[in-house]
Amino acid sequence: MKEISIFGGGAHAKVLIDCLQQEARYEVTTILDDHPAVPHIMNYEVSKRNYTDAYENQSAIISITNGFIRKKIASGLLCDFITTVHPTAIVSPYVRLGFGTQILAGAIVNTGAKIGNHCIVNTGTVVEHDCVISDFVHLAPSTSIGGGTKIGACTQIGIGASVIQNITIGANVIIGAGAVVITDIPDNCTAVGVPAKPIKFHDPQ
Ligand SMILES: CC(=O)SCCNC(=O)CCNC(=O)[C@H](O)C(C)(C)COP(=O)(O)OP(=O)(O)OC[C@H]1O[C@@H](n2cnc3c(N)ncnc32)[C@H](O)[C@@H]1OP(=O)(O)O
Repeated sequence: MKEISIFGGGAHAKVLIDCLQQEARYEVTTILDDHPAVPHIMNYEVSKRNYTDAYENQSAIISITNGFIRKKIASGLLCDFITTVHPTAIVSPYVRLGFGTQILAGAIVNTGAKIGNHCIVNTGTVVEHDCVISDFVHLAPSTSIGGGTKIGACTQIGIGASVIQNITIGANVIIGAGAVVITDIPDNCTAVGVPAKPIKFHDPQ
């Protein structure tokens, strides 16, 4: 089995370790963090290392759920960022998955969907046919994304939120937990509620 490093020693690393072990294509050898909060995760030591060190040609995946931090780490590195798909996920063969992307337990990605690089499709989430999900997006657990919807880079869809079909959600957006999105949502905002409406705007990053 090929060896792999996980960048980021937070709680999401546990989920990734489990996913990678169950997929059984890679052996996790190291967990690296620039500021380790805990010494061990499961049976693995968390090593203090800068993300800017040279990791050329190493297989790796980033376990940090904030898309902007994933972007910052990924942009400085020449790793072989791998894609992982949990064996209980259902991914149509007519789907394009980018590198560094994680399709976690019980997720479903339907035909014609395009998922960018370094995305997290979290536990039990459904991405319907023909969606276009940009780089560094996080779809939190149990979200439902209707067919043909487009989601911009570094956006996070909160746990249990639903988005109807053919919606466009911008980049750098946070959709609140449990929201129901029935209209387009512009870039750089937080939107919550049923139906979801922007409640605050953020500086572009
Ligand atoms: C494996 C895992 O665990 S993955 C983690 C999944 N986690 C999530 O999905 C978390 C999603 N986050 C949320 O829903 C957050 O509440 C956010 C990001 C939408 C808002 O957080 P903040 O920016 O800190 O806003 P804040 O908490 O100050 O709330 C602002 C207002 O919005 C309301 N609000 C916040 N979240 C929601 C929500 N999900 N639905 C409806 N209203 C909400 C608050 O009640 C508050 O209203 P008020 O001004 O009338 O008092």
